[in-house]
Amino acid sequence: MIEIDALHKSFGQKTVLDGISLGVTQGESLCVIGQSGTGKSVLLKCILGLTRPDAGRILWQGKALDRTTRPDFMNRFGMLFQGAALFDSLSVWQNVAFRLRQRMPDAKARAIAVEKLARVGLGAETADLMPAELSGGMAKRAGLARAIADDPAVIFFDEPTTGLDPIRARRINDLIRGIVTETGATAITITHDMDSVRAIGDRVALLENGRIAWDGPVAQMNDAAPLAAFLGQQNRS
Ligand SMILES: Nc1ncnc2c1ncn2[C@@H]1O[C@H](COP(=O)(O)OP(=O)(O)OP(=O)(O)O)[C@@H](O)[C@H]1O
Repeated sequence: MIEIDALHKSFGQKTVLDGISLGVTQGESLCVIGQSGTGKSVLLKCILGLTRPDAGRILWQGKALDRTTRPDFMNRFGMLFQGAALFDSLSVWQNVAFRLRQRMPDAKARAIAVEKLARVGLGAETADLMPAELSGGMAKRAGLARAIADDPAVIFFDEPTTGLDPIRARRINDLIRGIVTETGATAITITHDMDSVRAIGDRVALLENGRIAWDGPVAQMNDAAPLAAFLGQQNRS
């Protein structure tokens, strides 16, 4: 469904992505892990069209993303940003319904927003609150409701548990897994959190020195030597 083909990206003398090839099939949940500064965000930005790669292609349903094919892709993805990134000046429901309001009346968009808020465990009374009135966990849930508001085919999760305590992190991971399973959406998660990988992922890819050092099923990651080294470093840090 999404294929990353020989992606290269350098900033000046620094090579960040050095020939990344990676695919994710329809309905699959892929987690991309790696040390800080290994290029996970750069990879995500290349997929989203926010950073232009020096070489390589990204294919969506078999077609390379370019000026003609990208708009369709942009309408089909949802994203949970690190820190939720809600618009401060919009109410919770207006945040959730941000895209919907561009193509339907407010009453209908609000009804869908309230339904999505319920799916992430937030009651209708949260719809008219402002983001500043939400706790960190509630803001993350509202961000998740926004990510799924338009029934996306692909959902990106950027460090979904950052800033949450372990109990809230586990709840968000379980919620994400439930939503990904029930919607059949393809999921790409960027994370440091191995609990997220275990909860959310079907597959995991380790980014190291600009390349994919290991790519395989989550169920096999405990036996993978490159991952053992990464996990050892994580435990020491
Ligand atoms: N616009 C830019 N200009 C110059 N260097 C950049 C730019 N964007 C990213 N980099 C560099 O690319 C490297 C990878 O950055 P990136 O943010 O993708 O890392 P990351 O794996 O997402 O890290 P973290 O887990 O800490 O978020 C870093 O060395 C960073 O300084």
